[in-house]
Amino acid sequence: MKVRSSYWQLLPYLWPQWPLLIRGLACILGFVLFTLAVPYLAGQVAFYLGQGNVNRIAYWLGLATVVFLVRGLCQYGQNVFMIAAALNMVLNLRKRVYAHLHKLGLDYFETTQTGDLTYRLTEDIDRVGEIVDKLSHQFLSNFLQLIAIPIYMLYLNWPLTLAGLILAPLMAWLIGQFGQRLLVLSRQSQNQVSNLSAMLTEVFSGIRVVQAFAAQEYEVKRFNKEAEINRQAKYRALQLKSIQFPVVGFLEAVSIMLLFLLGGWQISQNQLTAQGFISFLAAVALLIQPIDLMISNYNEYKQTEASVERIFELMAKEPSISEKSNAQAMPRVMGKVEYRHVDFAYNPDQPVLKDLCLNASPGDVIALVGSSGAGKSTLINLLLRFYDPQKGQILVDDIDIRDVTLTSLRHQIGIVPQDVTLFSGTIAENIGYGQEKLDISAIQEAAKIANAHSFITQFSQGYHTWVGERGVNLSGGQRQRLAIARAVANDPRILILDEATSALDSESEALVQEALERVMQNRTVFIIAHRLSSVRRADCILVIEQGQVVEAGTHSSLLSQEGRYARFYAQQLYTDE
Ligand SMILES: Nc1ncnc2c1ncn2[C@@H]1O[C@H](COP(=O)(O)OP(=O)(O)OP(=O)(O)O)[C@@H](O)[C@H]1O
Repeated sequence: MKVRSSYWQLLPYLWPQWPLLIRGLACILGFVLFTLAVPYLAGQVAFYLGQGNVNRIAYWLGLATVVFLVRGLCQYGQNVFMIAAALNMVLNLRKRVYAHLHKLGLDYFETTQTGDLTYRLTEDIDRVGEIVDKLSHQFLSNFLQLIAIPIYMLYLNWPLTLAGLILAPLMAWLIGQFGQRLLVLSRQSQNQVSNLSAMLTEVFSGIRVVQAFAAQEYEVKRFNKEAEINRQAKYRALQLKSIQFPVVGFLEAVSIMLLFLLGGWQISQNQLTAQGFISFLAAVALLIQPIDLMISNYNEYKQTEASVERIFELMAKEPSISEKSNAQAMPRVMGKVEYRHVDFAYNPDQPVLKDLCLNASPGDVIALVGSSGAGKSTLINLLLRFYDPQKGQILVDDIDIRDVTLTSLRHQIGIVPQDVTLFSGTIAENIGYGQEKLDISAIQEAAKIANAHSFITQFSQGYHTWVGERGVNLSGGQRQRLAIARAVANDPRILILDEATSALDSESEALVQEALERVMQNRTVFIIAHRLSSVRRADCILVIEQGQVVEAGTHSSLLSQEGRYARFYAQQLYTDE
């Protein structure tokens, strides 16, 4: 969805900073007022210089020193207060965007590149912070100076002022045109950098595949190509800025030459004194810096507009799964699960589950078997409410899962996924993942059930051993046992086992199997089964084909039916031999 670009969207994040903004504003006003005193002081010094009156010169220079000191203090104040306000705003924005992303469903993350999200949350938000800081102190202060100084100049000598400002509308128009073009180039450049970041995240997280396929050179070439496109996009923006400054600088020079011409004529006509002209020129000199800063601020403002758009594009995404306003926390369940005539499709024209019915009593072990793509994982995705069915209902302990809060539902369900993800942190933190305060005894208990306690305690730092990136290397079996411990750390009544397809050595396999047998006791268990051993002991085997339960029963009853399951079983036995 395209979001209308607007800095106004930042206001709700900026206004809570009003105490800092007011202090900053007071300092800006002070800075501008004391800046205005400078041309007046220059005029006085010039006057007494003409008379050679050293005492008066010293008096006015003394006053000027005080003015510069106070002006410097105000400048310091405007910087620190506005920087603090901008950084607080960035922090709020970053927290809100991150929390918002966590409200979005799995469907969003499955279609979005991680690197792109990371870039928006870091670089784009930082850019917005920088421009808000600049706009709040530099822009406001410069803007006030650009209003106040010409007013003072008009008071000093209006014909000279008009002559000096005659080219100002042309300059403003040119700056506006450059700004629009910069916005377009920045959009391209920011999207380009985001693509680069997305590509890097993908490559580094898949580095095993890259190396296994000896594809380093291929990846380097792909990177070089993207980096070159990135350079071109950046170069076009910088080239545009390089044209802008000489053009505007030339117009500034023409304006100043016009002043000299008119000033010289006024002096020749005795309408202006040399002291008056020096005072006027001091005011003009004060204008140059704010004009230049305003131009570069405006350029950055337009460039950063692309980042603001990219951030609020994320905030505009609606979660596909939402809680009802009156959703209650699900009480601790017994573990009864029922699917009632469930229809589901990821894409409207490709039905995945069709009129699916299923009943599991507390403590049942249900094995889901079927060919690849039959819909086994989808069935589980619906129980966790990663997606909602288009038709039908799913009930846990006779409560429709759409009537309860997502957190309370997901806390009732433990998962042992096929691929184990360990986060950077200690073993204890990984087992107790998501717990704000770790319950060490519960974590140890879970690790014992999962056959993980003994290998964990062999590490010199035990449960405090660091795992994840830059942590200790764990074997496939050890990782699986940690995953099993994590799944049962909350003691859930419902457990989902997505059996790992990759083979473990027989000792590891036995330890994992033993752990699984233990954690399955007194829980309702759904096994996405790949191994015959787990299928055989299931209370009910559901054979899923094209989104429907085509056979259901125990191992022996299904074998005697001599249907699809019997064929599937025979095929597996044959493959295993
Ligand atoms: N996020 C998704 N978006 C669109 N289609 C999807 C998505 N996930 C799965 N599918 C499709 O839904 C169908 C069922 O997939 P599902 O993963 O549930 O099958 P499965 O039985 O678990 O397969 P496998 O045993 O290979 O894991 C497949 O056709 C698959 O391509």
